[in-house]
Amino acid sequence: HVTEKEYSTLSACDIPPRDRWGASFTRFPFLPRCMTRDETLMCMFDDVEDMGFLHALRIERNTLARFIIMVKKGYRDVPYHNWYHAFAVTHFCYLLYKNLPLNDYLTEMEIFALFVACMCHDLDHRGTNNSFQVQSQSILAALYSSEGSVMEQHHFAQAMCIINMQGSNIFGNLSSKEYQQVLDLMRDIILATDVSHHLLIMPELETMADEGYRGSSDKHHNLLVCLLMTACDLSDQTKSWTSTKKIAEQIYHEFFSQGDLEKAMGNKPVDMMDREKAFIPELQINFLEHIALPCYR
Ligand SMILES: Cc1nc2ccc(C(=O)N[C@]34C[C@H]5C[C@H](C[C@H](C5)C3)C4)cc2n2c(-c3ccccc3Cl)nnc12
Ligand SMILES: [Mg+2]
Ligand SMILES: [Zn+2]
Repeated sequence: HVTEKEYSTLSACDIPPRDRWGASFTRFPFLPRCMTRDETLMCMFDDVEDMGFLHALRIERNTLARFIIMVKKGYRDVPYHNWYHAFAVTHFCYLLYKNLPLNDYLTEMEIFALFVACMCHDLDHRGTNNSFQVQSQSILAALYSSEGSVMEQHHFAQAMCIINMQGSNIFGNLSSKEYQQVLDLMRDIILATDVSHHLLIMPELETMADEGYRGSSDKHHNLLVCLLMTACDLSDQTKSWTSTKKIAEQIYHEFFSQGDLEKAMGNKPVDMMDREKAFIPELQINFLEHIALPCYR
C-alpha cells in the first residue's frame, strides 16, 4: 500500500516540468537513467501532467501519485527488467509525445493507454523469459501458457490488480465505455511487448509503412500503438553509446543468469543465454539489424 506521506509529497509539487528538469528533459538524447529513484517518481508525475491527462481524463492528483508509487513497488530488483527500465521506457513515450505530432495519428485515449502500458508493461518481471516459464513449469506458465506470451499476460494482470486497488484507479472517472476501451488497449499494447508478437506483425507494419498510414483504419491504429510500444521498450538503444552499452550488459547479466539456472536444471540454454557460448557483439548486431533498426525506421 501507499502511505499518506509517500503520495502527498508527490502530488503536492506544482513546479512546471521544464523549470524542474531543464530543457533537455523533452529531447530524445535525454538519459532518464541518470535520475535518482525519488526523482523518477516526480518525473513520471510531471510527464502525465505535462501531457494534460490529469484534466482530460479527470484524474485526481493523489490517485495518480498512489498509482505511480504502486507501479514502482510492483517491479523487482532484477538486473534489467526493474523499475528503471519501466521508467526509461515510459519517459521515451513522453519524448514521442513531445517531439512527434501523435495527435495527428492516434486518439488521446490511445496515447494515454500507451503511456500507462509503458509504465506497467514489465510488472513483476523475474528476469527470465517466456520459454523459461514453460521449461521450468512455473506457476505463470500453468496460468498462461495455453495463450502464449506468458510473462506479458502476467504483466497485464498485475497492472489490473493495481488499477482495481482502492485509491489508485486512475481510470476511475472514465465512462464505463471508455473504461473498457482503455483496458482493452492496455492489454493489446502490453501483449505487443512480446518480441515474438512484434516479429509476427512486422510484415503488416512494413506494408503500412509502404502504403502510408490510414487514420480511418482501426487496424492501422492498433499496428501503430504496438510499433510505438516496441520503440519505447527498445529505446535504451537510441541513447549515447556509453549508456546503450551499459544497458546491454544488464540485459546479458539477466540472460546469462537464466542460462545458469537452465544448466542447473539440466536443460541446455540457447546460445544467447549461455555465458560460455554467447558472442555478444554478433548477437547485438543481429538484434539491432533485424529488430531495433527496422522498428525505428
Ligand atoms: C539490446 C537488446 N538486445 C536483445 C537481444 C535479444 C532479445 C530477445 O528477446 N531475442 C529473442 C530472439 C528470438 C525471437 C524472440 C523470442 C526469443 C527468440 C528471444 C526475441 C531482446 C533484446 N532486447 C530487449 C528486449 C525486448 C523485449 C523483451 C525482452 C528484451 Cl531483453 N531490449 N533490448 C534488447
Ligand atoms: Mg517485457
Ligand atoms: Zn520491457
